[in-house]
Amino acid sequence: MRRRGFLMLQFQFQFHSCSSAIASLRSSASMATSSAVQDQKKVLRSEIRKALKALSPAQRSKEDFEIQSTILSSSWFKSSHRLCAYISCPALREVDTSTILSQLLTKPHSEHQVEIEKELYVPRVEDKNSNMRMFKITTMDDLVPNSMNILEPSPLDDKGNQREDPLSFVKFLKIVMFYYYVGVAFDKQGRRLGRGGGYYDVLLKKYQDLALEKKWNKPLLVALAYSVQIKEEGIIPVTPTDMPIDAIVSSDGVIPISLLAKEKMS
Ligand SMILES: Nc1nc2c(c(=O)[nH]1)N(C=O)[C@@H](CNc1ccc(C(=O)N[C@@H](CCC(=O)O)C(=O)O)cc1)CN2
Ligand SMILES: Nc1ncnc2c1ncn2[C@@H]1O[C@H](COP(=O)(O)OP(=O)(O)OP(=O)(O)O)[C@@H](O)[C@H]1O
Repeated sequence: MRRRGFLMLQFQFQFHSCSSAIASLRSSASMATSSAVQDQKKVLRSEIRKALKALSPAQRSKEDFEIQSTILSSSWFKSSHRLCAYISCPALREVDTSTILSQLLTKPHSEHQVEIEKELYVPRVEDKNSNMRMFKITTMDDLVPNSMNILEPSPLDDKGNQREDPLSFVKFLKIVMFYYYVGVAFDKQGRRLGRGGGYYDVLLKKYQDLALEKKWNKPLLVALAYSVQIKEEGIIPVTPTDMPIDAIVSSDGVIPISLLAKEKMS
């Protein structure tokens, strides 16, 4: 998977080192290819949206329950101190994360306490240029609905202090973290189709560059998927900026994809 991304980037590099005439010819060919890929992505997004709408409520809750139970009972979840997760949006038919979130936000000393107290970071869209940040929250009251009716944290907490942002928080990055990752479709080779905003791809690229420079651990990128969102190989179109996932959790269990996931999750 990593090799695929690397080779594609390498190809782009060779491409830009050509003479300007050839480069400009190739550049228009590349734009045509990339717009064809964007069109293919749109077609697949709308196909999956239909399949998700067709899922019966009973099937959806069965898969929601199984996915969350798999995560909550796993050793890799129990031993991780810091996590990023999405706040599921029912209207978008996203795999429910409410049970995981309520466990993560349960205060210590209660009888439902998770084994290790964990820190939870959730996304907030900053602007229309694909910029998104993760902010630490400690209670669901930290969340407010945005213009798309997705719950997200306000940048300041109730005392007016800036919330913790993992990208500017060194301690956080030194510890392996799990990213519960939203997407429209996934495959068992690690390809992921997002909603088309580029938010996750941009954030994860920023993180990856920083982690490489500072020799920080790479987080495990774990996608939560209904069965209809897992496609066979060759269906999901990808571009060089698409960040591959490490693992999928579906109602059938965990599918570790990358070496890192095989080490940590098998
Ligand atoms: N729960 C959740 N939180 C999230 C995301 C997400 O996908 N789910 N995001 C992940 O990026 C960011 C918000 N970005 C979003 C981008 C598009 C849509 C959306 O409603 N898309 C419609 C299609 C709109 C169109 O094509 O015009 C859809 O998918 O049906 C929602 C969130 C940050 N927080
Ligand atoms: N690292 C990046 N730097 C700059 N632009 C990027 C980057 N990653 C993605 N983009 C741009 O964002 C736009 C949306 O990309 P794409 O359709 O792959 O989003 P997506 O993966 O579906 O969305 P998301 O990442 O939010 O789940 C494209 O124009 C793409 O070129």
